[in-house]
Amino acid sequence: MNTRTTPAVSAVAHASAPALALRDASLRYGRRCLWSGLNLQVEPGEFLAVLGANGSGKTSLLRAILGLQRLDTGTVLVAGHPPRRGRDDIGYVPQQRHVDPLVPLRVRDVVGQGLDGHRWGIGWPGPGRRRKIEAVLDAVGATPFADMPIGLLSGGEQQRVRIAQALVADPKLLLCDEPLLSLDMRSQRTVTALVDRRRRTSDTAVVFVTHEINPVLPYVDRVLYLASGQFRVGSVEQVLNSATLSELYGMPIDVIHTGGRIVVAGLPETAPDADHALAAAGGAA
Ligand SMILES: Nc1ncnc2c1ncn2[C@@H]1O[C@H](COP(=O)(O)OP(=O)(O)OP(=O)(O)O)[C@@H](O)[C@H]1O
Repeated sequence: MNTRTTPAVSAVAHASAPALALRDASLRYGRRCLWSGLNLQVEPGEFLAVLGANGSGKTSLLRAILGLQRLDTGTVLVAGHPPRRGRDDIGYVPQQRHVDPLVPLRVRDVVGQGLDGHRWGIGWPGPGRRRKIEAVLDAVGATPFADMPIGLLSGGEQQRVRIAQALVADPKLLLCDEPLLSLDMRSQRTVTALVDRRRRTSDTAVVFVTHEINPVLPYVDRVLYLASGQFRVGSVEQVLNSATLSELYGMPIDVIHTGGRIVVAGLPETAPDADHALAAAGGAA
């Protein structure tokens, strides 16, 4: 029997592949273990919130998923493929940077970079390209300022443009690195609703790094919590409770669910000591 996988079979297999699969993944910087034994599968349309103190390895996890950071052990597959620069499977909203008001790029050019930013220069104009850009500008409500220089927009408007850039190539997986940082509550709601709409309409899986769970609470399917070189994955109730967080941090943490919000008291400001991380035998799901 011929056991080789034909291209057609392989395409079917990838069509039904999880949006993201991490197998036995670990990452160390020198002696410090950020996380190890990480097994995680994110399905199409799922919303995963990633939480943890400063320095716990959230951005490093996104960089590993993007293929920008080599894992020490394990594998990462995005829609059935190893991540690679130039693939359209992943949309990425990086942490906010200040954009100089003098930067001459128009909003529509910034969004267009999501289609061809990995190639040199701005792509050739064409009706297909233009249509995609117009559609995503409309979806995020950025059409009125599409011809303005990006640096003249407010923080919330810039964030919507970054999301448009990440979505324009129709990714299977959307990675967002603290997209709510320094946004007011109205902009937070706009940004989270945008992301939620896309995963509902297009089955885009979402990995959403945030320090604040409450703005995304209505949308979250599961939480990945990183701390002390360990992790927990599960529903909001399974992970965000006093017993689980106290165990993760090795100190008493109070988690109070009140009025549809979650209040966490006693968290350290930065990731706990690396020696604790080294001693940890890995996370538990
Ligand atoms: N290339 C690198 N080499 C060595 N250490 C690194 C490297 N990149 C990150 N680190 C360290 O790894 C730790 C995790 O960094 P990372 O940016 O992933 O954390 P984070 O959870 O995203 O933090 P924050 O919430 O502050 O954004 C930090 O202590 C950081 O200094």
